[in-house]
Amino acid sequence: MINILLNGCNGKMGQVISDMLADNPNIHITAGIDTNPDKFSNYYKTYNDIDAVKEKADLLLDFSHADGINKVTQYCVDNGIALVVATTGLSQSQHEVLRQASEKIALFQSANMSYGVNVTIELCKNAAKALKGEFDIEIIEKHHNEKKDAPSGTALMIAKEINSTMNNGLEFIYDRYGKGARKHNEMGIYSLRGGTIPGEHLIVFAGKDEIIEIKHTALSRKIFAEGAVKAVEFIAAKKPGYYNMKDLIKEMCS
Ligand SMILES: NC(=O)c1ccc[n+]([C@@H]2O[C@H](COP(=O)([O-])OP(=O)(O)OC[C@H]3O[C@@H](n4cnc5c(N)ncnc54)[C@H](O)[C@@H]3O)[C@@H](O)[C@H]2O)c1
Ligand SMILES: O=C(O)C1=N[C@H](C(=O)O)CCC1
Repeated sequence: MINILLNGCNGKMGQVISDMLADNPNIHITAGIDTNPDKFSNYYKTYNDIDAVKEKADLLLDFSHADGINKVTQYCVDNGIALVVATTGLSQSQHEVLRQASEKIALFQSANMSYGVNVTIELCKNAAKALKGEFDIEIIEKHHNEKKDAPSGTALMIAKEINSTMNNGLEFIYDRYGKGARKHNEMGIYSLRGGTIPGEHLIVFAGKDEIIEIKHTALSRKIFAEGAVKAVEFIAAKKPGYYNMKDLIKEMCS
């Protein structure tokens, strides 16, 4: 049995995870934490601050907000428990905090827990390699109107992975207003927010007289929750280190 704390338990993802784990025989939510603790009456005790948690756990799963990530990470290090970070919008220095923590605890981080998105990234990397810098690459992401961060963590992850196949020679552009004509070494990353869209990422490879498009559409949040549950199972017994979806997929396929 893996006992977990769920940070951000009263959010959209927190509630999908709670429903998914309600009858799970292998993973038990011992407590939840949310800055809005009374929004739902959960089947586990819910605290408004991690420092108030009394229950013991093996791991903390975080689907909350970047603001709280340093405190949560410190809690996991102090208590010697594993950490799964799904929250996006992290700064460079927060990523560094995670790196340092991973020397002491097992830490899994991914801006997108969906298997399909991670296959999409591989398709994009292969396309970028095959096109040898001759096509312009731009990303358009669409999400619901409550999303706090932009661009999405997934769009940034896709952009960085594509860039890694091109000697990191591309400069990311988030807003073209007033910037004049597109330069060859740019990659535009654009965000649309509206309605209840769970998530869409469109990667456009625009060449001379032809366009290739690779698109991933999330039709519900279940795909992220299923991936997060797999990440919890994957990392629970791991030794300290920094793990991501590539490690999980490698283990699944071996
Ligand atoms: N990695 C993935 O696959 C994936 C998938 C979906 C969402 N996300 C990310 O997960 C995060 C949550 O997404 P959501 O749609 O559930 O958002 P949401 O706004 O619906 O929920 C966030 C919850 O966290 C709570 N919260 C805010 N700050 C907190 C803090 N410091 N400590 C504890 N609780 C806090 C809020 O009260 C809210 O209930 C976002 O960063 C989102 O981008 C990642
Ligand atoms: O709904 C969200 O918020 C999502 N956030 C992640 C991101 O920023 O990439 C994953 C998709 C859904």
